Amino acid sequence: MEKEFGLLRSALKNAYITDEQTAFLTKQWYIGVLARIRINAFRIELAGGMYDYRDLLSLAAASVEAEAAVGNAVYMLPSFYNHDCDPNAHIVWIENVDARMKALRDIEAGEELRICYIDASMNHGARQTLLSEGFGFQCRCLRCLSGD
Ligand SMILES: C[S@@+](CC[C@H](N)C(=O)[O-])C[C@H]1O[C@@H](n2cnc3c(N)ncnc32)[C@H](O)[C@@H]1O
Repeated sequence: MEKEFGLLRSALKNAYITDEQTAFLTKQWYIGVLARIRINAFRIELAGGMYDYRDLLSLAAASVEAEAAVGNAVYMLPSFYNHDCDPNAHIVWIENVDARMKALRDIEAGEELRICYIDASMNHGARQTLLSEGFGFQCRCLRCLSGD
């Protein structure tokens, strides 16, 4: 983090950006930006074209088969999706970095679209720990409240 912060500062200095213009660039600001990226970013995994994505099993198989994440990205609208351990929607990337949202079941008009930030197959305790430590909240979705 220290190294990246130093690189950012010197890159701006080398671009002749004045100290006055970079007064915002404190370590605290940088840490805040990293935290917001961490919480809002999606890990992009390109799924091959050989599956049809109508069911969850096909999605999972495609995800496992995808060689590796091609990167991380923050998307404006998807940043607003809240988490649920039993989500009604899922985000996929078929060919490129254009994200697509897939419904995982019928969704009522007015129902909030919720995605799962983590591996939903983990048990209750492991999910709570990961969400608390990685995303800073205690999950109170219906599944967690039921103790599952
Ligand atoms: C990607 S943002 C989602 C949008 C955010 N709720 C907002 O209003 O901008 C992730 C943050 O939303 C909150 N959040 C998401 N799902 C939640 C849930 N099931 N229970 C409580 N807080 C949640 C947490 O603060 C989490 O760090």
